[in-house]
Amino acid sequence: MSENPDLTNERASGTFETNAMAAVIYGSEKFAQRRREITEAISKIPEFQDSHPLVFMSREEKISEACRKLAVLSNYWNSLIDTSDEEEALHLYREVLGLEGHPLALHETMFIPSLIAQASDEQQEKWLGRAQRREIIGCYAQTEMGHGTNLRALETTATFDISTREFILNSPTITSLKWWPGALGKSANWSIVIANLIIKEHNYGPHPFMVQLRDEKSHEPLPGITVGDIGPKMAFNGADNGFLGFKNYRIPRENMLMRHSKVTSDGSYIKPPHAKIGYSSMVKVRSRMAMDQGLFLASALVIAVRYSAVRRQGYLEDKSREVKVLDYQTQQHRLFPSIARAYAFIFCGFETIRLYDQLLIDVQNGNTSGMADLHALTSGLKSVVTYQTGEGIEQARMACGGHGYSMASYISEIYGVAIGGCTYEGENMVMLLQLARYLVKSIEMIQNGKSRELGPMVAYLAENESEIDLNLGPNEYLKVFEYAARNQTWRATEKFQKLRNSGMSNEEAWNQASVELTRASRLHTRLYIMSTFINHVGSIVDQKVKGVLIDLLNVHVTYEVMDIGIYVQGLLSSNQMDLIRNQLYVSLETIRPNAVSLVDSFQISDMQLRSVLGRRDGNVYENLFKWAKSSPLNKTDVLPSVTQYLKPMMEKSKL
Ligand SMILES: CCCCC/C=C\C/C=C\C/C=C\C/C=C\C/C=C\C=C\C(=O)SCCNC(=O)CCNC(=O)[C@H](O)C(C)(C)COP(=O)(O)OP(=O)(O)OC[C@H]1O[C@@H](n2cnc3c(N)ncnc32)[C@H](O)[C@@H]1OP(=O)(O)O
Ligand SMILES: Cc1cc2nc3c(=O)[nH]c(=O)nc-3n(C[C@H](O)[C@H](O)[C@H](O)COP(=O)(O)OP(=O)(O)OC[C@H]3O[C@@H](n4cnc5c(N)ncnc54)[C@H](O)[C@@H]3O)c2cc1C
Repeated sequence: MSENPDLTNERASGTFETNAMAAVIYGSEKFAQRRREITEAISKIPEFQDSHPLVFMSREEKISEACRKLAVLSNYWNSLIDTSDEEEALHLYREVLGLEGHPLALHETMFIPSLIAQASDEQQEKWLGRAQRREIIGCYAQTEMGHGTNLRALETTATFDISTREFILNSPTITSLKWWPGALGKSANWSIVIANLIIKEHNYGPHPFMVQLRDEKSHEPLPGITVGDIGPKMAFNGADNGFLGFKNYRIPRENMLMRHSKVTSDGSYIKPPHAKIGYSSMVKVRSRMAMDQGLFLASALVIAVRYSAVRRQGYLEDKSREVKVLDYQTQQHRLFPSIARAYAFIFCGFETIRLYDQLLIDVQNGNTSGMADLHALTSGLKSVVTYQTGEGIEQARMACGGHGYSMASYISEIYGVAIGGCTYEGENMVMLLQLARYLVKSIEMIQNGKSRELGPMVAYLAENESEIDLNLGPNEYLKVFEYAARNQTWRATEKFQKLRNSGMSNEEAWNQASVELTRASRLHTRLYIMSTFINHVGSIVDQKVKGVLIDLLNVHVTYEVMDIGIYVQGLLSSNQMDLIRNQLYVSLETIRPNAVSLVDSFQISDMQLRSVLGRRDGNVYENLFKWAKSSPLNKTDVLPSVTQYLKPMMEKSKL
């Protein structure tokens, strides 16, 4: 069937090449091209297609379908991608397995990265190759039923037995059961387990251990291990998140991951070069999250924008034909700022992935000085990005009206998976408070006359306000954001200090200032996102692409400043606020002809999108009908439940 002419016209009105834009989004022409090649190659392999729509499958079927595809994938892995390239691997996974989770997701995202960052050379020799060849399947078991955020309260113990040179793992209580780890429930046969290291009754705190859970031949749990699935979740139901308990389960001394902390055979403990170095797997995932969440948001927007270009409802001036809903200003206001955010998040994602890769090298060379900065940055970024992604996806769903609520749109699934990110890798509020610690310390440095020692990301906290001329473009908006973040950070810090100076304990003062502190963290992070977006656009060479991204940037900066209006009341007059508001409306109109091309440029395939509404060809209605007819409820005209219950009930009512 040919393309819906409304979408054809939209594409014709685009002022730039989507391939050129994809090269900007994905960091290079080479990678953008590789993505297309991988997608094309996959489309020719019929076994990678869903055997029937995932939304009609039970959890068991989803997990089985994911395993089937993983087995097929193992035959093609080397021919489809450069296996040493993580981004290619991720693209392949997204295309073939989608976003509902699968038994190798944690193997790739946390198990292997933990071995790379935490295992000694000898340990890597023993396990890393096996993991990379997928001879074993691993997961990352840290969270417990009673403890997730507060790692220092974890209860699982690994007690060193000097006589046998083994660690004995125990889960002393019900609350100490590991709870939530992805792929633990049914798939993984090995795990990195975070447990308190106990030597001669001294607790050295949480450390990572390499633990075999299941027999490699029979896949049966090993004696001393209780393991299973935690049940259905809001989304992510293609993944078997699990529980795990230990009863006097022994592992060799060599199974504690010993790149940084070490236990010698006589039970001596060697400290790591940085107290939080064992947290690196979490930092790794957090550094990926702006990118991954940006892609979740992008997926929902591809669906909503394409659908809005084919959905006609109501009239503007011309009463002879209903308009595309994308022509309504309210629809544009609902969707276009999120397009800008999705672009911005992806640009930030590339930056934090690069920073993590550099930090990994530095740490391996003994330099841990960058850890605090990256921890603070990624803590704030994961929190803001996951929250705004959730908001943006929900707006995209509402922008699709009734059909958005149908699973045919697939937006609810994207939403469910994306908002999991507000919780995993550190609950958002808690992570905002981690960043706040860093901001408060920065203010204290300024107060102590050490402004010169501030890192580049917080140097603005020491600056004075300057006059704002909003006609000058994005950099002026950046100054507005700096003003807001600086003011709020000072206010929150001063509140905390005042409470503490009044005699309150440090902890209570912190708690009483914490809402204000999280607000400071959000503003600081939004400033980072804006400045990364501006810098990125500034570096683009292709003038057509750059022009459109400047338009998108204008949507971003005006929307963001309007959104934080309450924090800039002391800086901007109501006339200036009106001016910004009008600039936003003008920017929405300017971006309108490029809206479909901007979402096309994400180059997310129909296979990956799984959305009837978001189809590239825009043939929504006929496919919606086809999709509904394929519902298992439509296999028969009269359901057994009607025959068994409703008919007798109706018959009885007749008497
Ligand atoms: C590549 C292939 C991929 C394949 C997949 C493909 C497709 C699949 C499709 C979609 C999938 C999408 C996503 C992935 C799927 C699902 C989710 C996956 C996994 C989820 C995993 C998890 O959730 S693992 C568990 C995570 N848990 C947490 O994050 C716990 C949060 N808590 C903490 O981090 C800590 O407890 C804490 C930081 C809050 C406090 O720690 P504590 O030790 O108590 O610290 P203190 O309070 O004593 O001290 C704080 C000081 O320490 C500094 N600090 C803390 N952390 C760090 C750090 N990491 N680095 C440096 N410094 C750190 C902190 O700054 C304080 O310093 P000051 O004292 O100086 O202020
Ligand atoms: C989809 C998904 C996948 C997951 N995968 C894994 C995995 O593979 N491996 C793994 O180990 N774990 C995994 N987890 C667990 C996850 O990491 C934890 O759920 C997460 O870290 C939050 O911890 P919690 O559940 O203890 O929340 P809690 O800390 O109990 O949070 C509850 C509330 O308390 C508040 N709160 C807690 N502490 C503070 C504080 N100090 N100050 C202010 N407020 C506070 C929070 O803000 C929140 O509002 C996964 C979770 C999900 C949802």
